[in-house]
Amino acid sequence: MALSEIMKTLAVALTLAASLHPVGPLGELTDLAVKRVQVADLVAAAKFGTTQPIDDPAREKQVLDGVRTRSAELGLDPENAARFFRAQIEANKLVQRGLYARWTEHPEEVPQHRPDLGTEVRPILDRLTTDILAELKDTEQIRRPTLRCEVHATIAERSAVVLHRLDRLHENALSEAMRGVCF
Ligand SMILES: C=C(O[C@@H]1C=C(C(=O)O)C=C[C@H]1O)C(=O)O
Repeated sequence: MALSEIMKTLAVALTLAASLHPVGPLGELTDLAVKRVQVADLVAAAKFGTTQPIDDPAREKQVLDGVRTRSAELGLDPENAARFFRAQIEANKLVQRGLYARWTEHPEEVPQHRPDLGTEVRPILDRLTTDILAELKDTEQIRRPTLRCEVHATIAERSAVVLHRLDRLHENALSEAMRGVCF
């Protein structure tokens, strides 16, 4: 069996044992990345059928500037934190694009309710930013670019996919989001 297969099997077994959270020291951070790609469904629902584009560079700059400022206050490397959030943003847009394609092809799947981006959806993302920054701080030591970190990242990611029953779109987005976790 290939190493990746063994790790997937191990992740599934550990998830069943833990049952609640993705496994290991990167479990919480991975959980937050999952939440962020799931909120992308609300973002897409807020924008689809309106003139609001998927890409909003001004909002991205606002998110990343905030991350740099607050990570410096926390004693995190600002550029590293910004790089992690850049991946979160790309993952979010990947889900939005996937849902747009799905909903264009199957209009009956378009959500009935259109949440308000500014007052309902972005505040959720802002709260996640705070939680993710705190978790980046808590996991600073484990997130060095080592094999140990890569193994923990794989285990947490695979267990999150099982635990949250992610479809292929959100699984791919999570993988994008976790790309640079071991800095
Ligand atoms: C989530 C949004 O869509 C995109 C993704 C962003 C993000 O992940 O933070 C920010 C701006 C947009 O480019 C949004 O418009 O708020």
